[in-house]
Amino acid sequence: MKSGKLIVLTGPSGVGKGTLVRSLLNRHPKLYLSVSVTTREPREGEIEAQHYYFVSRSRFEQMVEAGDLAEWAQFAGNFYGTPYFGLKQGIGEGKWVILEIELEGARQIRNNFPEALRIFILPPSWEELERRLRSRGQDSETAIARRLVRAKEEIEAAGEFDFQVVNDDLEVALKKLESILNLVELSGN
Ligand SMILES: Nc1nc2c(ncn2[C@@H]2O[C@H](COP(=O)(O)OP(=O)(O)O)[C@@H](O)[C@H]2O)c(=O)[nH]1
Ligand SMILES: Nc1ncnc2c1ncn2[C@@H]1O[C@H](COP(=O)(O)OP(=O)(O)O)[C@@H](O)[C@H]1O
Repeated sequence: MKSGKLIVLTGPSGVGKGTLVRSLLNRHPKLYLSVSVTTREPREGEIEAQHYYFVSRSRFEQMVEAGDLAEWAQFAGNFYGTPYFGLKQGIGEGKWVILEIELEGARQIRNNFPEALRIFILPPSWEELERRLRSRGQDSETAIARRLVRAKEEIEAAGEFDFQVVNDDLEVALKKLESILNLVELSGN
């Protein structure tokens, strides 16, 4: 595990983590996204093995029992976890592996992989976070309400992370992430 870099990206639901990660992956072939397993239903347009491995509750429990997950947590009524096989594959390819995960999982990674670099993404304001969460138009009001309760707890824990990045202007946030990750040279900018 020491041969590659492990990068944890955490932040409230709707802050733009997925958007930032997609842009980073497009720009930097050195980066590899760990695909999580989840018991959540797929959203429209989500693709198996690309966005998540969508599994049943019993399959998820089997994976926990078998020790297949590097971390896992419950979030807004569903289970999410990082399979070891993704970490191994990314590191084996000599890549820097990104985990886009919530707070409890990030804490487990801190304990199990203290060398991991941990970054917290903040919204420019609470109102803007709520606006983004709704504008995605993919979640029920119940799911949005659950995400907002969690968002408050997560934002309060932002100080536990090595870096905090505000995702106001997307391009500015990307540049900040690239500089934290020392990717400026690789991007050719
Ligand atoms: N602990 C943990 N959290 C995860 C994992 N995969 C995704 N998450 C987090 O679970 C939360 C909910 O994800 P999702 O349902 O896709 O909603 P979204 O973040 O609002 O798009 C987000 O904070 C994700 O970062 C994982 O493998 N482990
Ligand atoms: N910097 C930004 N400015 C405005 N809207 C943004 C920004 N970053 C992301 N968004 C929008 O906010 C919504 C939530 O983004 P998403 O990447 O799905 O968040 P997360 O993965 O953190 O839940 C999406 O509609 C996305 O297009």
